[in-house]
Amino acid sequence: MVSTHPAGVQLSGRQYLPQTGNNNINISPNQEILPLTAKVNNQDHLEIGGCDVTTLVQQFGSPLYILDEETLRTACRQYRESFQRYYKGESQVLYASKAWSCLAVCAIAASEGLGIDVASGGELYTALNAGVSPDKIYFHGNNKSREELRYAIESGITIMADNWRDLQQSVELAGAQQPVRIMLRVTPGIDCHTHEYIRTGHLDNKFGFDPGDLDEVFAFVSKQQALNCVGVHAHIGSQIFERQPHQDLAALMVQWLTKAASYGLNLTNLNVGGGLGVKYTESDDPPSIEEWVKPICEVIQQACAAQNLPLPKLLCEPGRSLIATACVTAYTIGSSKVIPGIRTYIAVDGGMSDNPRPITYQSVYRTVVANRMSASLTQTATIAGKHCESGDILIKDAQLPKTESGDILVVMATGAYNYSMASNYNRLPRSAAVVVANGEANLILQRETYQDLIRQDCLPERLKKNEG
Ligand SMILES: Cc1ncc(COP(=O)(O)O)c(C=O)c1O
Ligand SMILES: N[C@@H](CCCC[NH3+])C(=O)O
Repeated sequence: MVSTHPAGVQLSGRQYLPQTGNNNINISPNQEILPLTAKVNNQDHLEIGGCDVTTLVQQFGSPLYILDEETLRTACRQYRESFQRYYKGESQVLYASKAWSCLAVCAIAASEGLGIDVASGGELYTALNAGVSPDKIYFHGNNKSREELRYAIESGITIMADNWRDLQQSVELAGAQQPVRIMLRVTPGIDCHTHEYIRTGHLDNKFGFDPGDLDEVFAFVSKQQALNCVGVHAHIGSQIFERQPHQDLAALMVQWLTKAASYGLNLTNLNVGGGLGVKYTESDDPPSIEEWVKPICEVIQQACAAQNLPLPKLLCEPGRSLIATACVTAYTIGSSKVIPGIRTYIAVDGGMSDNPRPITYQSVYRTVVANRMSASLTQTATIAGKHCESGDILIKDAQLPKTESGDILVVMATGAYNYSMASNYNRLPRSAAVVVANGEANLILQRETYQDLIRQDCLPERLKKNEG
């Protein structure tokens, strides 16, 4: 049976069904819970990128992150093409690699023309090893170590100066020949509606310069031969559905360019950060990528015209909206526990170690049982992980068909801040990941082994005889 239901529809009493047959390319991937290539095949199994999810689990093990290349590439292209369509100046989209940093993901983003935003020496190392050109890498962080800064400067990437210490250390570490290319991160004092842990635009925040410091910062930077300050940056938070805060931000940032000019600084780059939200559940209604990009471009063009400024190179750095819905996590169902009149728990073979978002931000996810896609929903059950922690719950009160041990349960929209925030809690080996496209699946992250888990352990000689 092949499903013919339109995208995003969950018919009452049925599992969430992927769309088939539409022209997926026009759908903004952040507005779909499943990857764009998701289908139900003639075995009634979920298929992604032309690969049967249950077969992938047999082949690569469980739990398994399954990344759909076409969805990721489509999102990259929609960002890039929207800027080309609506912005008359130059533009550059950066992938915020904190969402999922690994060689394959950086390589895909780079092959679509994106640059990379890195937030640590480790993310920088990953981007460089993926072959990303240093002139397209931007280094963030509110507490960069001296070693990280030296590595970044020697690699020739752009430093996003977050504070005075970054500026001072960049001056100290600058080589004799070339000034360090920097941009200034400023906290704009713009609030938005999202979880308090992932808001960054309000003033009481650990990131960036206070706007009240700008005169002093511009005065300092304009006198430093060792620094080549090319622009300003701001990021107001993540998983944002409103468009107004980013438009307010864009207008405000143009004023910063005008202020910089009064210090003789010709800032030619303006980076509005990331933050566009994605659809995790049916009630989530984020704007499309194009709907997010267009008004930002318009506001900047109008503000620059009004202030008689040349158009800056416009940058943005989305993470979640590029990759969240391109990936699902497939788990295998194990035990279950029925507490009559209270709750049924169904346990899977992963949990808070591969997806810490529910326990950290109370994030809500949707699920399907991948090996019986057309079955009717007959039970409400809570999907628990396997960790020694009562809060290790992936989904509370999920609607499911009848399930049994061995069924493949897929949690959707797990591409952003899942693998990148994964841990080895309870010494669970980190899960494998595959990228799928046109019926082919390739490993992009190997499953960790028990040997990997003790690789960095040291057992001092005097502790080796541990009999009492
Ligand atoms: C500085 C910076 N840029 C970009 C991002 C990416 O944000 P998002 O994944 O919401 O697009 C983040 C994360 O919130 C960030 O802190
Ligand atoms: N880790 C957060 C997003 C943080 C964004 C980085 N500044 C999440 O999972 O939603």
